[in-house]
Amino acid sequence: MTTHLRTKPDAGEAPEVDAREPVARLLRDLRTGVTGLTAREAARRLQVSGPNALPSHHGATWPLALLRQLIHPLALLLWVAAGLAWLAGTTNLAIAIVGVILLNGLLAFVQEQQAEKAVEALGRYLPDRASVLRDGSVRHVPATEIVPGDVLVLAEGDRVPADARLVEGTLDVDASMLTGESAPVTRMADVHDDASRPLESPVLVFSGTVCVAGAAHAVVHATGRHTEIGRIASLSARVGREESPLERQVRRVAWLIAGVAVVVGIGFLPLGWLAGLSWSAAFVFAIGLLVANVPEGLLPTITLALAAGVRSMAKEGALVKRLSAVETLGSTTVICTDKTGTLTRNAMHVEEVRDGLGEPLSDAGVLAASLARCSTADLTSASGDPTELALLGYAADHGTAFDPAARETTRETLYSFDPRLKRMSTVDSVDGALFVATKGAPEQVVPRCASVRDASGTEVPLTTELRERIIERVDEMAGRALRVLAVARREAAAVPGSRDEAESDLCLLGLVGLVDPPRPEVAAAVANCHSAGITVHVVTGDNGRTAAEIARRVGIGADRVISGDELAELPEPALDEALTADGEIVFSRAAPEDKLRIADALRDCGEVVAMTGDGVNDAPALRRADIGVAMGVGGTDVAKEAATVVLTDDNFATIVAGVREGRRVFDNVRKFVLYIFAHAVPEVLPFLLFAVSGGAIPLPLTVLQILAIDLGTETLPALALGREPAEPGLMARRPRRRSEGVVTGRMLLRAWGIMGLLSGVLVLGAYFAVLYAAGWHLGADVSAGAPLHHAYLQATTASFAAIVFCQIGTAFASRTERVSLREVGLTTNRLLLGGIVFELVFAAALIYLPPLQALFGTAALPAWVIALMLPMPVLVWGADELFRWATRRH
Ligand SMILES: Nc1ncnc2c1ncn2[C@@H]1O[C@H](COP(=O)(O)OP(=O)(O)OP(=O)(O)O)[C@@H](O)[C@H]1O
Repeated sequence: MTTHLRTKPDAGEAPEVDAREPVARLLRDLRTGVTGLTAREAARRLQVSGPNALPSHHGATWPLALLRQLIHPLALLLWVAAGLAWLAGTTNLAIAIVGVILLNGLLAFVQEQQAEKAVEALGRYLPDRASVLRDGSVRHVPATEIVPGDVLVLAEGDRVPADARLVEGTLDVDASMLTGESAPVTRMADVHDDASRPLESPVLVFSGTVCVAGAAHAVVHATGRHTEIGRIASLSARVGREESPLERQVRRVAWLIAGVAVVVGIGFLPLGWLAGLSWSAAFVFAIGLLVANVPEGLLPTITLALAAGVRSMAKEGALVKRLSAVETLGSTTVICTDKTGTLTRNAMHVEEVRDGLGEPLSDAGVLAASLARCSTADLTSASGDPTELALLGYAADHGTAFDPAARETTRETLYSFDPRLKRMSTVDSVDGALFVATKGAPEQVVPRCASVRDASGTEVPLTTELRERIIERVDEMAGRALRVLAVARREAAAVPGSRDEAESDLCLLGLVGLVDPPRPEVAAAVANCHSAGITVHVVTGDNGRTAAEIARRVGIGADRVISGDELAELPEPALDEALTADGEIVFSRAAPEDKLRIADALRDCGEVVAMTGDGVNDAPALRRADIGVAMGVGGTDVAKEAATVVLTDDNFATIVAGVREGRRVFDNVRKFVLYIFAHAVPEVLPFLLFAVSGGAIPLPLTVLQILAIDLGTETLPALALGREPAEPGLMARRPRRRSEGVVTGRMLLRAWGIMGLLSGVLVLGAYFAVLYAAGWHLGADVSAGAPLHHAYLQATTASFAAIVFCQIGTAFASRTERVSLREVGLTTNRLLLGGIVFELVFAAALIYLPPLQALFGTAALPAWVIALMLPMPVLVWGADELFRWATRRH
């Protein structure tokens, strides 16, 4: 179908209709009816109107993105260096520096594109779906397949997928993304429309806005780029990507290093001159030093590592909407989780039913009928709330099953399930009489009952003694991890005027206990959290005992249970104290606002909070938490929109997998920063030696050779370190502190103090070995034409090759932060092995191919020199391995 559309690019004209004309006329103009289109007609219209998607701007901006990589501040610094080199008459160097800039820019560009693609690809994992009437019944179709004339079925929590006119029902809509107005507005089908602008029309809803309450049917009049948001989208440019804290930190580090490079470069000028170089030669070296030490490749490498993290998290089932969330997730210290569906399977069934007195139920008929009516789920298509599906299943097994359409024809009023009130009710006319059916949390329903139905079917007054008996029974059932609902009903003389009136004077029919077994993988995930120093609190709407029992079964402490009522009474300091004390808390009978309060308090206590949620009312808490985690399957669009992470399987274990992945990515960034830092010492040391010796020791490394290292040998292994598998013990460490930076003292000690210094010594060792073997002595002339000149070329080449060999050792050592290389395995990072092979081939080409020899001032090395260098990787790696071993023992 898509191919067909591509061949008809201009087929997307919307039918000319006035969406605000009377409904009957609008339906006629759109050639549809209140029951919507047939599937065949919808497919036909899709070909004409095109997919209901906004045009993407992709592709048009890439030259700009590329340009950005060539003119960012660090690149500008290099441009200045190239300009200076050119002014100084060293065109070769100037060209080489421009080469560095271009290659780095290109590499950074490719990496950024990869990163963007990774984030964009997430859209494909999470296709927007919408409910429409097709062939007269409700279908869930991809939002892109909606066409003008479709009738949308909108409910609380849905995102409106196209511009539409209400034909039935009432909605509260959050239109802030179109109007900027954050208070929800009411839209209803039968109302006079005298608004001056379409956006203010009380009968229209627009694509991209969100239903926060109510339910309605609406006929679509515009899709895709013909919608209001489509018009706005084509006007506004793409929003830029926000920089993550990690990237910001590394940018600062990069600038610091660049600053040091400039200072060292400038400092070398007088030193070089004092050592006997001409000003221009000293100048060239100064520029070389500068170029060598500007870490221009660092930032894009980090972006790519984060993007790779996004990808692998998506594979685990956690869709991360911002790159920066990858690292935040890794530093999570507290997870506040829902119970139903996240810790449990959300596959409920009725385990036990008691009558109103708490005794085994003898006749299920009346209770089953009330359950069947007091529901909005649909058993045949298995759509709706899992609790209700389980209850409907029970009702059907006991003789009452309704087709949803038939159920609604007898329904007078629906008071839908309210997570604050924890109950729902319906008023139905049954055989000429009116009945209120209520079901919900026993604490909510029982106080609204005046009588109770006993085993013989007689209604007896609900005495205090009976109430106590029922409470005891509920407690006992909850203690067995059952989710308990009370069911009640009453006959009414007239349709009640309010919810309060409807839900009073009820007769308690019975208690239903549902089982929702824990997910099998959760216990291991919780154990993982505990070893990783992460606290898990449960925030649930369910009963405290049920929740605590489920929590314990999966290994969550449940050291304290705080109910919604208790929480409301708890002053802030006491809440802070409870949250900072050791142990894990079950917040039971919690309202969505409680989540916000808990998230706030935890953040104020300095914790990094991941908070799960699925409902419309959870959105503020999801935004407030460091990481809002929405349920991809059971969650509303509003929750998914507010969250930073969407779980495709609603599973607690997936959050923990995300934390692990976040930690791994952060670790890997540290690994390549360490690797890149380590080579600075062997590059700078030769220059110092030259300067300090007053020129008596000829310069051991040329500027072009430094560039070859920066460009040719360093990049691929650094990239490969970004893909390193997780280090053993990753989830046995405490979470990283919020204030802890990427660069640590320990890292600098390893980079400069151990591996850098040792590499420097080895490199100079190789250099002098070649010089002395050729008969050099201090102060001997090695300039072009002198007998020792070839030996000098070989010696600088030896320095270059020694740096490459030492880098191999550094790369292997950088792979782990604490454990030994043996534990992670020598060959577990194939990319790194590939990178090293490339590094060696590149270095060999430079050393042995005559044209490159001429360009880089290298000379072929005899076999004994190579043999001398072979142990170097092992020495460098070994020194660091010893250091790690010593700190481990410590
Ligand atoms: N469809 C429903 N009709 C009536 N009462 C319900 C319904 N669903 C849940 N309840 C009652 O409301 C309580 C809270 O349910 P809610 O869905 O808010 O939280 P939950 O699913 O138990 O927990 P979590 O917040 O961990 O997902 C339940 O314990 C139950 O007593």
